[in-house]
Amino acid sequence: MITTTLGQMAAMCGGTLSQEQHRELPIQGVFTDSRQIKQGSLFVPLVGERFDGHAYAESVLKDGAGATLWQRDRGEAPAGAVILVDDTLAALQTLAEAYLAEVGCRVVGITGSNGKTTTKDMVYTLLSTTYKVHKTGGNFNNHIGLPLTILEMPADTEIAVLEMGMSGRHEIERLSQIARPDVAVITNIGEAHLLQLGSRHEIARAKVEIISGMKPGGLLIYHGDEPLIPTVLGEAETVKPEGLRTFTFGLDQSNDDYPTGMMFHSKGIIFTSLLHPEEGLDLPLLGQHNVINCLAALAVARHFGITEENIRTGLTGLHLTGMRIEQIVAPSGLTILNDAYNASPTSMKAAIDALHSLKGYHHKVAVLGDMLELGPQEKEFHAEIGQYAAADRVDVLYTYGPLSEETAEAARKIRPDLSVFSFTDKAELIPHLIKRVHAKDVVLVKASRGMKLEEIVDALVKENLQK
Ligand SMILES: CC(=O)N[C@H]1[C@@H](OP(=O)(O)OP(=O)(O)OC[C@H]2O[C@@H](n3ccc(=O)[nH]c3=O)[C@H](O)[C@@H]2O)O[C@H](CO)[C@@H](O)[C@@H]1O[C@H](C)C(=O)N[C@@H](C)C(=O)N[C@H](CCC(=O)N[C@@H](CCC[C@@H](N)C(=O)O)C(=O)O)C(=O)O
Ligand SMILES: Nc1ncnc2c1ncn2[C@@H]1O[C@H](COP(=O)(O)OP(=O)(O)OP(=O)(O)O)[C@@H](O)[C@H]1O
Ligand SMILES: C[C@@H](N)C(=O)N[C@H](C)C(=O)O
Repeated sequence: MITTTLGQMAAMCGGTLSQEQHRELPIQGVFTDSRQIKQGSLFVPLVGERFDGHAYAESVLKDGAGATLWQRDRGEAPAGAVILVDDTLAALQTLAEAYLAEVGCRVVGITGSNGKTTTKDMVYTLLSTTYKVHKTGGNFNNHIGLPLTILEMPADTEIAVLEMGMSGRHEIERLSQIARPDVAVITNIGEAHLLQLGSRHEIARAKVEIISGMKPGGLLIYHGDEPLIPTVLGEAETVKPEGLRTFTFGLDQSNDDYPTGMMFHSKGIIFTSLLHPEEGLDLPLLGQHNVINCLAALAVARHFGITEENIRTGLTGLHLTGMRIEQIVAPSGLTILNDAYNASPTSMKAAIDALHSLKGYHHKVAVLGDMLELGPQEKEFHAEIGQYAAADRVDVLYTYGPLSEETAEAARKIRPDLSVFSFTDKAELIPHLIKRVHAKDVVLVKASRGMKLEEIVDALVKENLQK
């Protein structure tokens, strides 16, 4: 993590010391939450929706923080080690930019509607076989999370793998300018945050912003099955860095790399591809979508010269961030696919396909909750998922949430024989589900983050079921 003097930090973030006597004060690290004070670190008070961090600046100094930023329009700064700035968020981002330039590592930026975190974890695992790699923790992928990730980076980092998220235009543009990627990945264009962007074309424009800060001669690796990406790349307003190279991956054989064989097994998928035709690569993850994510990660790995042997070794040690089609076997023997982190139509269909690909279970049960932020077509999207699930892909369907009533209704319409149960109260859904499932069943649980379906996963794990 960043370790320097307060005077240096002031210069790096464009601020000025309130008192010269603190210039040589050693500072290690940065934090933004007084509820998680880091001793000897710089506190960055951010103005948020519920709180103004400036209210805590004086107390954190008393409680061991090394120093604090202070936004000039917030009244009189506290006494002590203070850097005065015009905008604390902008200063945080500028500080991160300066530290990244000082470390001088290479940067992989990853964006897309679905699969950023998954692909980031895959890229990290493969590159770590050979390099000292730093990656985004969890889902810290926005205008605050990305700078914090950079500032946490060890000074001897060789490659930084940074996830870039957005829910509006020009957010990824800013992140790309901070991170200056050498390599950028666009995993796919789905429907996430359609409410804010208005169309998939606008989502594609937002994702292609990742090239705006790329270094000259950089490599863009993108999902070639998605026509909107080359369309946006060809648009007049899309400014491309000098010497930009591109590489495509996907199912279609027009891509630079695509799967040439896939064998699904209970814990993952063994696959070959055009560029990896030797004996199959064993991906310890469920879902064809994860093979596609892996093709992107393999392209990054090859770019940095990771050997085939290290790729194989790396994949065996792959661990994903939780709640991404995470396979759990409960003490009762019940298998649960915990895909409860988030949901949009593309990822919902991918999860249903993953459930459908499994063999050897008594019943395939899907517990599907509302998909949020989809805009005016949200009901149609939920009905589409009901039709998709009911078309011979699941044996039992539970839905949770008001929008998911559309999912249930659409499923019943095309499959009157299918067992479909819809709820708007988890306290009613959970006992009904527990009574219904059998230890030899497999249950998929998926919805948007706001539905908190991990509560259903937790209940299923705890319960002793009928054998
Ligand atoms: C600003 C901030 O960091 N807020 C965090 C804070 O929220 P809280 O509601 O408590 O406070 P405020 O935001 O109002 O507070 C302002 C600051 O004051 C600090 N503070 C508050 C109280 C106190 O007693 N002492 C204090 O010092 C406070 O820390 C603030 O700095 O706490 C929450 C609980 O820990 C945090 O969740 C909240 O963090 C917000 C959500 C945040 O953005 N955190 C980033 C580090 C981050 O990357 N979080 C990711 C989620 C990113 C995400 O959603 N990405 C989207 C795409 C990007 C969308 C973009 N437009 C956006 O708006 O984010 C995606 O789809 O992936 C994560 O947590 O996973
Ligand atoms: N290529 C893909 N196509 C469709 N769905 C995918 C793909 N990759 C991952 N998913 C699914 O999307 C969901 C989110 O996965 P992940 O967290 O990796 O994506 P993300 O882009 O980081 O999400 P977020 O925008 O919240 O950061 C999970 O349900 C996962 O199974
Ligand atoms: C939580 C955020 N990363 C996200 O994915 N939001 C959408 C709406 C979801 O939770 O599905």
